Amino acid sequence: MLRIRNLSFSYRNKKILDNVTFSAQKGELIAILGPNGAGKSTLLKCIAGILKCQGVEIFSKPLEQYTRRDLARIVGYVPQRIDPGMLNVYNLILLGRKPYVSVSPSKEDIEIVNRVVERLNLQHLVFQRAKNLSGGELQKVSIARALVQEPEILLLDEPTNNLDPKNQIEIMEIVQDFVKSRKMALVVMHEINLALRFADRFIFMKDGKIVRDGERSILTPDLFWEVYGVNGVVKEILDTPVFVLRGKESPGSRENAG
Ligand SMILES: Nc1ncnc2c1ncn2[C@@H]1O[C@H](COP(=O)(O)OP(=O)(O)OP(=O)(O)O)[C@@H](O)[C@H]1O
Repeated sequence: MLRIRNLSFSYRNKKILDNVTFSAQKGELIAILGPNGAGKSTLLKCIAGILKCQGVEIFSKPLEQYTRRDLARIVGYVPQRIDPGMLNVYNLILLGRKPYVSVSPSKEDIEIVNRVVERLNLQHLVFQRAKNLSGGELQKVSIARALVQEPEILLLDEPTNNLDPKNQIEIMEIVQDFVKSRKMALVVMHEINLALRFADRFIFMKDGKIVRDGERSILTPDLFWEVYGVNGVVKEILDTPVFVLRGKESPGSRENAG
């Protein structure tokens, strides 16, 4: 579905992505993790077609061969922040149908928007000015706008940032639901515990490179040390895998790490 091959990207001669290679399939919810500045957002922007890069293929077709409109029907991108402008919530979400609308929204466009509004419990907000929403509400609206695009791939950049725990879970459940309908999501995130709970696969980046890619078993003390320079470990607590941050000192002995 998505194939990234030897993707490199530079900002004014500064290499930000360095030979990134991975593939992803339908049904995968992939967490992209790593320290600040690792290149995670840049990677999403390349896949979303916002930054011009070579090495991204979707459904075996190079990204640069898609028109903007066609790409928007396949890839939904939720940035860290959106500028809501002066629109009300309903019209902001309706913007997501733009790749399908020729003159004015059809009955089907309206039905799709209404369905997503209901699914995300946004009914009470639809007539509000989007700029007056709380951070969590605006984040949901931004996700709704991407969902009404009916994309195959959802790219989310730190969608749970600044959200309270209940909203964090709600947002990740929405993404999980999306993936269950034979779609795929790449989610840039810093909350390791949320990733442990929701992701099927973990891609860790550092200095523009993928340093590890795999299932939960890759989240070892060595990995936390290598990627973040912290002493951390995943423990089962009440049948739930939990990331425990022990400090900044090296994990040192095996005993200390376990
Ligand atoms: N428009 C830009 N011009 C120049 N450099 C940029 C630009 N955008 C990002 N960078 C640089 O690219 C590097 C990677 O940034 P990016 O936002 O992709 O990292 P990230 O892993 O998403 O970080 P964070 O977790 O802090 O959001 C950083 O060093 C950043 O300063």
